[in-house]
Amino acid sequence: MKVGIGSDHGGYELKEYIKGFLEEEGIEYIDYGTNSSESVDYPEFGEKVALAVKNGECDRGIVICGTGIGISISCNKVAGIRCALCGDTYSAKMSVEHNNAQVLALGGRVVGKDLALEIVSTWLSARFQGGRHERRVNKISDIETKYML
Ligand SMILES: O=C[C@H](O)[C@H](O)[C@H](O)COP(=O)(O)O
Repeated sequence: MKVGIGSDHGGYELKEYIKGFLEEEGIEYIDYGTNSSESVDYPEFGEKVALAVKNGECDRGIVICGTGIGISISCNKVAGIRCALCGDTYSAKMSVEHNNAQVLALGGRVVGKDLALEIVSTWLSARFQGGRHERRVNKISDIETKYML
């Protein structure tokens, strides 16, 4: 599995920490920035990661900003992308099993490093269950199509 990872300055430190974890686990990743704690705008990095997942360059994405809110909203603007902001392992697991989320968002100023790694690890191990959930995820896609500009 190849993971695309990106953050703004508020998520930079946690991004670097998660990269260390991915390396230890032997999980391939592409870092889409940002590359320092200097102030930047999160939509740019959310879009980069979401596009990488959409075009198949990466299988999954992890995005981080201060709260995880702005960058998750940004990712969810890319048609076909389901980005879930998670602050606990149960939600992280369900976001894949039930919602088939291909992108995980974290709040670098919200979750501690240990919890963040548990969330990432749980999320990466989770698999979409299909069945009734597929019908519901398809209905999300229908909404997307319905309101396409
Ligand atoms: O949802 C947005 C994110 O939390 C940003 O990381 C945050 O708004 C950045 O704030 P500041 O420019 O004050 O560091």
